[in-house]
Amino acid sequence: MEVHFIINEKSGSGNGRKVWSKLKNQLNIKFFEHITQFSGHALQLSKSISIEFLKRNEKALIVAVGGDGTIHEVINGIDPQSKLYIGFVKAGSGNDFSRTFQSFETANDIEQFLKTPSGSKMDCGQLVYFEEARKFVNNAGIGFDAFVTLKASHSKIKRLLNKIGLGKLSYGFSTIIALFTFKRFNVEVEVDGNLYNFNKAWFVTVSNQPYFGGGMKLSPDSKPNDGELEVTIVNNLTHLKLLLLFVTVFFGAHTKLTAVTQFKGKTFHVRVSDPLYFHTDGEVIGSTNASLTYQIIKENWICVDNNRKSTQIIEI
Ligand SMILES: Nc1ncnc2c1ncn2[C@@H]1O[C@H](COP(=O)(O)OP(=O)(O)OP(=O)(O)O)[C@@H](O)[C@H]1O
Repeated sequence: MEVHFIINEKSGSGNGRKVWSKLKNQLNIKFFEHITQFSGHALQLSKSISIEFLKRNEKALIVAVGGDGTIHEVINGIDPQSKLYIGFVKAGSGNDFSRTFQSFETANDIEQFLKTPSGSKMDCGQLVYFEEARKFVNNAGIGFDAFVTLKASHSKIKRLLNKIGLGKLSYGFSTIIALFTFKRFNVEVEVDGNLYNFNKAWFVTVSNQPYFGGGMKLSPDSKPNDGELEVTIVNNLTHLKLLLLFVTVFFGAHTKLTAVTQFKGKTFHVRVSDPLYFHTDGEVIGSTNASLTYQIIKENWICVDNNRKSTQIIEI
């Protein structure tokens, strides 16, 4: 089986380059190396590789080396009919994908996998907005979290911190700044046909797996192969309490707060009146007040089993 690595050397403030160089030196297999040259390149690469193998009617292994943004692009590029195996080597700053989905840690893991390839089909979320659709593997949402991500990626502090390998701290700075500039909003959330209204929301996030924002256990009950998504609405909290929520959320303790509402479902419609930033897997798409639809889809790609690791994923 052919093995194609798609590498984002810029992930994790340059950690991608280090991780790849170490892995590459240890690999004793034939492989193809594709280094991303620009944002969006991983999507183009996985698209062309998956179409090629669909034509050939052959399986292949694509390994994304990077962070959540890289795996997000790879999944969005893959032809929905493609039966490729998808693996991941974490090299980003947050790496939420690898906290739940299986991933490779060493060259040996990949070599062992190739001897007896196995894996599972996973749930994937899909956001539909205007006439567009975007898939997500971790989560997607609207409001404060997208606003912070956008502020962090545009901040001069991030560029400075990136240079010294501390890019992740920029989210802390941006969160504090965003707390004083972000306006809470009215939102209607429709969960499989049932309507709920919130009038001082901070954010609405739809999750396919528990982790969010680099290790925060926002949606503890989410499982990426149970055929359902979970929506979390954080509403009616003071600024100070929102900061405290970001502490409790690392342990999943926030779910007991009355300000946190969660629902399970297959289709959610989220409607806001004023334009707000929205994201999929932490990649900010833009700002909108159009209705957003989040739904569960199942595709043909197969998430690798790393036989060395005990699985945290439930079998159905
Ligand atoms: N050659 C490149 N130059 C600039 N940006 C790139 C390049 N290749 C990929 N990117 C972009 O880098 C961004 C960050 O990648 P990624 O999310 O994988 O790393 P990260 O942000 O460090 O990790 P995490 O999302 O897990 O915190 C993505 O939006 C991707 O589109």
